[in-house]
Amino acid sequence: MTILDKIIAEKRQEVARREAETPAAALQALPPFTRPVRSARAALTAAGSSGIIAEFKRRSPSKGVINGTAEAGATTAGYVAAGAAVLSVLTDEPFFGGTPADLWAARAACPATPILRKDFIISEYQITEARALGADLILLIASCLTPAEVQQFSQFAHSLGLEVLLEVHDEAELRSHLAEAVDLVGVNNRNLATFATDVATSARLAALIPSRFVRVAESGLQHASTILELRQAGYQGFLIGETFMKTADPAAALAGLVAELTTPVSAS
Ligand SMILES: O=P(O)(O)OC[C@@H](O)[C@@H](O)c1c[nH]c2ccccc12
Repeated sequence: MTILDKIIAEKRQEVARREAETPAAALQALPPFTRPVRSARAALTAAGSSGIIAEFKRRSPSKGVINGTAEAGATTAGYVAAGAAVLSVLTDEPFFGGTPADLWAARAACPATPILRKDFIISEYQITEARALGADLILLIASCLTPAEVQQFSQFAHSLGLEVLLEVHDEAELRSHLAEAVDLVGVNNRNLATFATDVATSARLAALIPSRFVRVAESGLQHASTILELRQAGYQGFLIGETFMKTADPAAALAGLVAELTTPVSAS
């Protein structure tokens, strides 16, 4: 059993529990359910966008505790002030230490910035929940879903006004799971079954993703030089968590990266 299998088994129980506690109809009655959605596609493709999708991530199965003290509202507000185009908030508790309250706090602190609900989505209920928590887009992970589920969940997300980021980590997943209904395609450099991270994965898959999808490189990104290379390869979004969260001041780490991205390389 891989860690991903464990996460999904646990997630099925969690979703059943949550749905019994708070039925979908109750979620639909919450005020954020009808708030206007902010488009991540628009934010990442706008002229001058940093393209950075800055993630709030306390811990992970591969790294253990990354940041045990940061608060979601203050951290995400700092990210926006430092130039993040989009935010990502982990809401998985058992493996990543996130909570739905973190997403709620980020939404309250950052009303104008698109927010990705980062979780392992296996049911429509979680998509309704994402909308009710104030998210603007959801993640669908190819290695957790059938192609038919990607199709179904994308259509459901769109019916609620949400955008969809489909995550793949190799050519086979791209071939089997890419659906017209998704808005953004993310290439995860981290293999969720083995945790091995290889930034070359994004570079390799870039040309296989049609340009009508916004391309997002995910995981293991640390240096401005890598981002500039991936931009050349056709990426418009860069999902970064640990590089920021492992520092005492995640927003300052992001500001430093943005400064490097915008400083012309001196001709020496
Ligand atoms: O912290 P990193 O290496 O910058 O990675 C961020 C993000 O890509 C990673 O958290 C992630 C990508 N896809 C996921 C799916 C589930 C949980 C986590 C993830």
